[in-house]
Amino acid sequence: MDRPHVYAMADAAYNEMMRDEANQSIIISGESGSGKTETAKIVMQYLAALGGGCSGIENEVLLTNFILEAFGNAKTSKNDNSSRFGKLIEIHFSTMGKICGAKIQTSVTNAALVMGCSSHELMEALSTHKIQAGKDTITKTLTLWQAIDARHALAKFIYASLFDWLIEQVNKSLEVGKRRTGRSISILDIYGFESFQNNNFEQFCINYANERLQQNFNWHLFKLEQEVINYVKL
Ligand SMILES: Nc1ncnc2c1ncn2[C@@H]1O[C@H](COP(=O)(O)OP(=O)(O)OP(=O)(O)O)[C@@H](O)[C@H]1O
Repeated sequence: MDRPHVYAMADAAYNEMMRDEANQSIIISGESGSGKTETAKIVMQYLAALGGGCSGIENEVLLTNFILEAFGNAKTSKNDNSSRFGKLIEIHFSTMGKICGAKIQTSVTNAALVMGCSSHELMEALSTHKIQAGKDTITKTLTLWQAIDARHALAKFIYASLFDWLIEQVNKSLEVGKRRTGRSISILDIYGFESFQNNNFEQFCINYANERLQQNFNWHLFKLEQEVINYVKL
């Protein structure tokens, strides 16, 4: 495709899925603020228009964007509505090409269930560090900054657990597991590359994920080009 257009890309994926009865993937990449999430929404709207039926599931799929953005986005210096999570949205189609379900997978941690401890235990866990030396356990008090770090880590853990729970509820309402048809289009929209004045582990993870995605893209592109060259030589 010489001049790619978001509708044309979505249309090609839909037609190839129907023609070849094969699952398709659309990967949206670019730096933070370049418009990945907006593009993903346009793709979803286009597919909803193509595959809308009487079940109304296509509207439910579109409405999940509001919930996910409310809990998973935040303002940064690059983007007022920046995704702080990566998502893979699988949209499943019936043999007639109608949307019959969807599934969302996010890349926020899947860990974590119950805390189940007293406030004293929590305070101790946030302000001390335990080291096992043979049979003995040595308890070391953390510095103020180490304790603040531990508190932030705990807050992130609780929020990630809430987010995971939310995704689980959304997926239950879009339930598709029982109705896999072998015809699906997956849209990948991850947090974009970012570089602030002060960067931390979050930026390291985000940028690493983007580098890996780009590497994958390059690999496929060059492999495809190599195949064309080999074909022409023949
Ligand atoms: N097609 C579009 N039409 C109108 N506005 C757009 C469009 N694409 C992007 N924008 C504007 O740019 C902003 C950033 O876009 P978006 O959130 O999609 O970026 P992103 O690449 O997903 O960023 P991040 O990696 O930080 O999540 C949007 O909030 C919107 O204001």
